[in-house]
Amino acid sequence: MTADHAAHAPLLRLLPHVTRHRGTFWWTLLSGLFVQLGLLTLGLLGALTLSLAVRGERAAVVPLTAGLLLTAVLCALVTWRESYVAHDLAYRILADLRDRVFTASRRSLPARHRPRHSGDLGAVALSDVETLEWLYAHTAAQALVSTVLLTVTIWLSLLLSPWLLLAWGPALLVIAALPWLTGGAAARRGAELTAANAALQADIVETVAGMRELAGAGALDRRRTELAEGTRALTRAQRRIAAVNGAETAVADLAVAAAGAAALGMTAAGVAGSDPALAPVAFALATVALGPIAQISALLRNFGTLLAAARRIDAVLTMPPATAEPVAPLPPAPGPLVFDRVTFRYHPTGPLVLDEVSFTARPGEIVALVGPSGGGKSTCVSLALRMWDPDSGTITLGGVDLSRLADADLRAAVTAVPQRIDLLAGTVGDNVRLAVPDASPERVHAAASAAGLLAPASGLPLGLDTPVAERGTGLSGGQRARVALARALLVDAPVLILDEALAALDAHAEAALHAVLRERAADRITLVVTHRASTVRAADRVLELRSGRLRPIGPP
Ligand SMILES: Nc1ncnc2c1ncn2[C@@H]1O[C@H](COP(=O)(O)OP(=O)(O)OP(=O)(O)O)[C@@H](O)[C@H]1O
Repeated sequence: MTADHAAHAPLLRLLPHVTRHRGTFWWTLLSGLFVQLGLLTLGLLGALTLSLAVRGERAAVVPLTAGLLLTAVLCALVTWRESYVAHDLAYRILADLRDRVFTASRRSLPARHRPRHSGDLGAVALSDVETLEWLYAHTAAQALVSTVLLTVTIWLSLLLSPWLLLAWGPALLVIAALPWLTGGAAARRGAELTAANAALQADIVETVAGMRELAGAGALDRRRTELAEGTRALTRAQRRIAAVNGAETAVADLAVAAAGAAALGMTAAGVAGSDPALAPVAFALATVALGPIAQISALLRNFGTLLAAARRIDAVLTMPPATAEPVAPLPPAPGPLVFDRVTFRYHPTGPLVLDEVSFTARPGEIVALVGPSGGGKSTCVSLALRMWDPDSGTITLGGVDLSRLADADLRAAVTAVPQRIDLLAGTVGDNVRLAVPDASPERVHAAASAAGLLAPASGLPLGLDTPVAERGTGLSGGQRARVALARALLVDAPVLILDEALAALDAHAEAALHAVLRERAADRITLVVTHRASTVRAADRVLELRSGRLRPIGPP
């Protein structure tokens, strides 16, 4: 593969998306062809009518004028249709692409050692995918149509006078050469523009998400200045692109005008060997013939931005998944959760986070995982949820390696209440039902009640109908913990993991939840990560993780 081919590979890889919408593509192609042929006919008919009027052949002018009007109406209709199908095609493909970007990010998130900014990912799914609208709605079909039209105009020119090619040939060369002359600069400017746009979007998303923290730290003004600088960087990049594009457009327009003038002059002076009265026809032919090439040239002008967007999309689509789905999944089996000499690092050259960690948690047991901050407790939870696979060692449930369980079976078998709870906008009920949307109202009520959500002490008089703003804003830390707990209890999985889930509750609520956990622990494995002595006392067994090494410290 040549370096050039490799550089353009992301764009080429995105082109086959058209093939899934072959029908719409052919319609786009056909209607584009009709539009261009209609415009050519319109130009030539107009010029011919003018020539005949100059000659005084009134009898032919009337039907030609009627034909001109009819062609104009048809042209308008076909142009409307072409615009509709071209955009229909483009937006269908963009919807597919967004879906693929979402699936790819879902498979590879959470990032283990290549954290990707969520705002940046948003820019890929929104702006970069949107940029490709140009590729799909205006490039592939238009390039084919332009080639057909160029052939037709060359043939017509030859019919009129072979000398005409001399009039517009040089202009054709200039317009065709423009994208190759400015291609390198356009690619650089396009990459600059895409990067500036993505950086600004990422910063805006982070600013909105961290507004409270920024305001609390008195850093809002500084942030505003940074955002203003990001906007200026984006404007600079846009200005540079506009300068290159503007210069190219001016040169292309000049070349078209020069070709038209040359054709007009040659025919009027009789140099082209044809009737001087046909000079307007020659003019129309020369300018219309260059139209398609000018369009392709304009398309190539956007090539830099297209390529930059395609590269960013390609990078997301080709991200390796964090964990691979098993080719031949095994059925889940009841039994203990076993960590066997599990070793893990977040980065291949980073510190060892888990060092040969081995333990067994049996059904019916409540096991407390304790230890100093950064000891590796949450990492154990992530591995039990199979967000990543261990570097060495195995994790099994009921004797089946977690990597052999289908994703849906694993989600049904292991559920966790995470340390950081983000709820989705909606109601408390929507959030509780998140993992089991078709759960019966009785089950939802029972889970919510067990998590203490319906008790007056929860401070939620509207219960499950309490509105929740995005990310759980509007609920206290304790209320969010109860919602997350109710959600986990509703799943009713054989393994329930609570990662500091009770830390936000008061002592009374915590004691009530210990009773619930004990009641539900009879046939399930309950693993509680905690710093609280009261939670440790409620466990059957305590394990301590310190600097990635596990030490059983027996019953509390
Ligand atoms: N995504 C990540 N990328 C790189 N390092 C990470 C990542 N997540 C955690 N770590 C590191 O791994 C180590 C263990 O972190 P972990 O969150 O498992 O500790 P913990 O015992 O749960 O701590 P805490 O009690 O404070 O929650 C820490 O040194 C932490 O900085």
